[in-house]
Amino acid sequence: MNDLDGGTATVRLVVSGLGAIGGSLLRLIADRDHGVDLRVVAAVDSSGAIVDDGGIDPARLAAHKAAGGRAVDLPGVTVAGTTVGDVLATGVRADLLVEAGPGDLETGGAGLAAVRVARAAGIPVVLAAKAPLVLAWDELTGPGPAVAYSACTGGALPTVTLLRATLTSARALRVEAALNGTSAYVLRLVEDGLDLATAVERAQRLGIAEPDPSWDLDGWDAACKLVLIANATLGARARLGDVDVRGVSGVTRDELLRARANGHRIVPLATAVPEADGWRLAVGPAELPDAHPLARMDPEEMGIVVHTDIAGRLAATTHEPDAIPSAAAVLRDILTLARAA
Ligand SMILES: NC(=O)C1=CN([C@@H]2O[C@H](COP(=O)(O)OP(=O)(O)OC[C@H]3O[C@@H](n4cnc5c(N)ncnc54)[C@H](O)[C@@H]3O)[C@@H](O)[C@H]2O)C=CC1
Ligand SMILES: N[C@@H](CC=O)C(=O)O
Repeated sequence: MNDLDGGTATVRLVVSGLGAIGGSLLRLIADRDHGVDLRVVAAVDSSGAIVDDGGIDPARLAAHKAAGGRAVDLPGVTVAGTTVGDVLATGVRADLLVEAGPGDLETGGAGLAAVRVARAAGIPVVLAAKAPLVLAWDELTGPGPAVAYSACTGGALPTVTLLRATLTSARALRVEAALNGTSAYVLRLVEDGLDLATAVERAQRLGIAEPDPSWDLDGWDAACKLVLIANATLGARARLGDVDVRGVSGVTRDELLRARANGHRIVPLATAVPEADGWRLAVGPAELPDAHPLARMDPEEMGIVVHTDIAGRLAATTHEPDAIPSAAAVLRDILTLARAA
């Protein structure tokens, strides 16, 4: 990293996963000057891997993907197998892997394999995919090339930054967060009278739903984020199995309206509460009074509230009507690693 090509630092990126996040990231790379030459030298989607040591035009690749194209059909690039391992085997010079493919919570799948092969080659990683980190927390936060994961802990919502800063002096008495944008959005559309399937389709169109939206609705996406936040900031060593997980699919419009009539709102809530021997972690729909910061949010917002012993109650929200803010979190990690190198 930080090759100096004619005075500008160059970061050679391998981007794995070219959907809502990968595509948005490519557009963000193309659209503005970051003070660093972010050069996409390889990209991987479900069709395979493509390589161009001189750099693949990110705007062209993003447009090709947005038009429904497969990476391997992009004219002028070399097709190099199907995995990040295949990419690196070509000898292409790479400084950083962005992993934005689908997750696999059983095995880690292609995402975890990609992260491992990159780190074994000395290459740092920026994750959008949560599964690799949830399954291999100790490994990926241990010795070796850096693994950055802002987008895995609530999109652009700076959950980890807020908690780390606050908990430098204070103790957390309770953390509450709406960490899954899709569930929050879907509940609000159902409250407005839409059926669940149509509401989910709308979330998919925005690009905020998981590749498999049952991950959102059944609570697994929020549970992954909660595990990562607890491990990163609360000194927990949690795994997914430690979280009491309930989804939102069973919440009916009647229940949503009844809560409204009582001056409440049903919110997909993630909580971390200290116990004698660690943290109790839970995810599920909860009824909050209208005055609560997480009940006041727009349908497209996510948020976090931390109640502390000496620093009062802190709250932050983020408005994420599409995948761009999460891609911006990925970009934030890329630039942070580039500037630190
Ligand atoms: N959409 C969002 O708002 C956010 C998504 N994420 C995470 O980012 C990841 C990607 O999400 P989206 O872009 O929404 O999904 P998506 O479904 O829009 O895109 C997934 C991409 O991965 C590619 N892919 C499939 N199998 C692959 C493989 N074996 N190797 C490499 N690429 C492969 C697909 O071709 C597609 O380009 C997921 O792990 C998700 O949890 C994280 C934060 C926010
Ligand atoms: N599917 C997630 C987006 C990625 O983290 C959500 O709806 O919040």
